[in-house]
Amino acid sequence: MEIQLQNLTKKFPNRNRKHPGDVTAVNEFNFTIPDGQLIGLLGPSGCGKSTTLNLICGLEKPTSGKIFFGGEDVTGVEPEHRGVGMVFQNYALYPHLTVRKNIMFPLENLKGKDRLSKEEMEKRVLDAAKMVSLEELLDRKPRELSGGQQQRVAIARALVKMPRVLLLDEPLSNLDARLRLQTREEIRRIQRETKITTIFVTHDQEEALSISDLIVVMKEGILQQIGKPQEVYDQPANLFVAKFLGTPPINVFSGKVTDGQVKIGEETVLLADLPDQEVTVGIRPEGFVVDEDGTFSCALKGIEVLGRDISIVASHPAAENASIRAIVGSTRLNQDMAQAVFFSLKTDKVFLFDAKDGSRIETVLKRPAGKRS
Ligand SMILES: Nc1ncnc2c1ncn2[C@@H]1O[C@H](COP(=O)(O)OP(=O)(O)OP(=O)(O)O)[C@@H](O)[C@H]1O
Repeated sequence: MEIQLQNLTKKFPNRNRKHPGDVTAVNEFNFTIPDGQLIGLLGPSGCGKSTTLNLICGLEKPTSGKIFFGGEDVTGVEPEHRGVGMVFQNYALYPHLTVRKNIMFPLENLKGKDRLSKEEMEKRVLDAAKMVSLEELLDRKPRELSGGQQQRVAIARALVKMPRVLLLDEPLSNLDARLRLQTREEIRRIQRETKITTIFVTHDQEEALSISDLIVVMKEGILQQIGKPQEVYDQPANLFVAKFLGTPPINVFSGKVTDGQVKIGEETVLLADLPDQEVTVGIRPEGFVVDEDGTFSCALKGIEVLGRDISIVASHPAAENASIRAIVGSTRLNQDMAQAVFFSLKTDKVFLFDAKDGSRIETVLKRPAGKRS
C-alpha cells in the first residue's frame, strides 16, 4: 500500500508559559512511500518521528494536510478502520495470557461484520506466528520468552489483523546489542516476506541505514531528506544530514573558497569552480589519504589499528571538534609520529556547505597539485 503525506502538519499547544506559542511537531510534510517498502524514519529526539507515526495510524488528527493510502484519502478515517498494525517500544504483552492468546487478542476484539470464527482466528494466529518463527512457543507465557522473542510476539500481534501498513516505533530499543542486531534482521526478513509497507522509527542511524529501502531524515518537524540509504550518505542535502549519518561521524571544518581554491586555514585542500565565499567543509573519515605529497596537514594525536583499517586521530585549528578522525587503509605511516600528518582528499568524500544555512553547495571538486610540485 503506497502511503502519501500531503502538506501534513501537526501543532501542539505549548504548555511552557515562558515561551508561549504552538509546537510544530510535523511541519508541511510532503512525501510518498512506495508500496511494499521498508522505510526508516530517522532523527534526533523530539524531531517528530512518533507524531508522524501517530498521524499515519490515526491516533492523532493533523492540524492540516492529508494522508492517502493507495490513493484513498484516510485523513478522516478512524484508526481501527485504517488497516494499520503498530508495534511500540514498550510492547506490553499480557503476562497472564499465552503467546497464542496474546496474538489472538486483537482478533477477539473485532466487532460486527469483522468478527471471525474460532477456526479462522486459530488459523490467522498460526500464520502470524509462523511469519515470526514463533509457532513452537505458542503455549508459553511471555515471562518464559527472551526479549527478542517477546518483541516477535508483539510483531505477530500487529500482523494478525493482516494490516496494509505496519508501523514500528523504536521496536528494538529495549533489547541488548546482540538481540538488536538479530531482531532487526528478523524484521527485514518478515517485511520482505509479507511485503507490507513498513515504517520503522529509530534514532539510531546505523540501524536505519542497514535495513531500510528508503530513509527519511527529520529535524525539528521538518523533512530534511528522503532517499536510498547510500544516496543520502553519499549526497547529503545539508550539513545536518551529513553529520547525522555515518560512524565515525563526518569531520567538519570552517573554510573558504578563494580564487577557485578550497582552503582550510591557509592550505588549499581542493579546487572548486565557485565564487569566493565562506564555506563549511565536511570530510568523511574515509575521505582522507595519507600522502606525503598531500596539501592538508593535521597534528597527529594517535593511531588505532582496526584490523584491516587504521584509524588516525589528529587535530586541526579549523576543525569543529577538538579531534578529527580519518579511517585509512593499512598504509605505512612512515611519518614522524609526533609531527604533522599530510593528507590528500578523495573528492567524492568531501562536501561543501553554505557557512550560514548549512545547505549543500553542489559543485565538482578537483584535487590540487601536490605540495612538492
Ligand atoms: N501530546 C503532545 N502535546 C504537546 N507536545 C507534544 C505532544 N506530543 C509531542 N509533542 C512535542 O512534539 C515534538 C515532537 O515529538 P515526538 O514525540 O513526535 O518526537 P520524536 O522524534 O518521536 O522523539 P523521541 O525520539 O524522543 O521519541 C516534541 O517537541 C514534543 O515535545
